[in-house]
Amino acid sequence: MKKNELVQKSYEIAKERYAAIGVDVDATLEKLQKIQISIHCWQADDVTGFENLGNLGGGGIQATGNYPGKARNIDELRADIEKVQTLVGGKHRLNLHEIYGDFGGKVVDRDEVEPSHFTSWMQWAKEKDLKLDFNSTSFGHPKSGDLTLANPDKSIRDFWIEHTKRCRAISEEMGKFQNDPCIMNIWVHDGSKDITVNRYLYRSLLENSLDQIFAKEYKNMKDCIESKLFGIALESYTVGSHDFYLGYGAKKQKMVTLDMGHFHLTESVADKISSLLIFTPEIMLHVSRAVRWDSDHVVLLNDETIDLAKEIVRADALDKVHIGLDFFDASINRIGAYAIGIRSTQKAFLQGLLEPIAKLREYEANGQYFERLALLEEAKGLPWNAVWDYFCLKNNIAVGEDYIGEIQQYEKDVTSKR
Ligand SMILES: C[C@H](O)[C@H](O)[C@@H](O)C(=O)CO
Ligand SMILES: [Mn+2]
Repeated sequence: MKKNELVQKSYEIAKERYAAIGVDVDATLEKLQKIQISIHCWQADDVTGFENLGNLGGGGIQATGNYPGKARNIDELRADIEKVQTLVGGKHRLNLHEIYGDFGGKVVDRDEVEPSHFTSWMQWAKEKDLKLDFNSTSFGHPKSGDLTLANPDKSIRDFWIEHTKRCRAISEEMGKFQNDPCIMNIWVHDGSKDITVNRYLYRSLLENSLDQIFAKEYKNMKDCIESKLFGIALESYTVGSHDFYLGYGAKKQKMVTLDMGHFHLTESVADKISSLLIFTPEIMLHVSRAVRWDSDHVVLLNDETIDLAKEIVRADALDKVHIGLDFFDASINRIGAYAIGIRSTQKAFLQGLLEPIAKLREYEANGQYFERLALLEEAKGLPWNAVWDYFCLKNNIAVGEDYIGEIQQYEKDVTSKR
């Protein structure tokens, strides 16, 4: 039997198996098709960007590895993203950082950036049926240091306030152009390598800077603020901690970004979804994989990703949670990294959507906790993978491991020649 026929047949069997426990697989596939993933541009080039200021590195993050073939310019990055689009089903978004502007070879400092530096991105994204999201960039600049928006030096603080205000204006233009809100994330690395005796001061400065940044209301962009446990070389204190942004987000009704690498390793990010949804309007996610620490490894179909997806589906919050990715592995084929991470995220959401939730909730309401636990356990082994294969087939993309060959071919034809 040919692979396609096998996929079709397995799907029909899986559908019946799921129907028996009250799950409508066709409806599930329709929902999965609509889930947009905001693909982070920075996996393609190890967070280098196209500024002509000379990237200084630092700023709390670091890509490790030197696998050949990284994107060296805008054309190469766009070509790589176009390749990624052929390896995943559904329509997605592209998440740009400010340092990826089309600066035309000129030196444009971060307090000078304008929407015009992103015009070509907007046009290209429209052609490729992608929506754009955006990020201000605090790292890798002579004025980055250890403190940006929380710097006691007013001139440094004002520089970064101006940068972030400009990024919001760019996001507004993107949102207007694409007729869909552009989600703009603010993550600043501000912190301290060793013990500080000024925790309160820095946090009050950050609050004041954010208030200035958010003073202007926009209609076509949405703000989100991302916390972190610690950054590289800033291990003892992070100004923008989770408590800080949670408080700020709840008070000012801003979205909080949950990066799966930014918490203690045993802390459940999945558990945060329902609490945040009660106190903040929406949520931004950075789906990532922390190996022992915030290592930004490629997302896999592991318990953390599955639990997160299930919690979002259980809260009926697919329209309130924006799913972005955040990993940068420079040690393997970068297009392959994207394909694994996006496909694994989609698989996790598929598993969430296929959960026999009505039956599970019935058991719970009746106090039938053995039955609830048994069904949760049995559901893990249901033929979700047959449904996944069918999703790929329907989307005309590689089924199962077939995408490995496609990436090898792209490497042979394109990235190995860089
Ligand atoms: C490059 C991104 O802005 C960055 O990864 C940020 O989102 C982060 O998670 C920093 O650790
Ligand atoms: Mn992140």
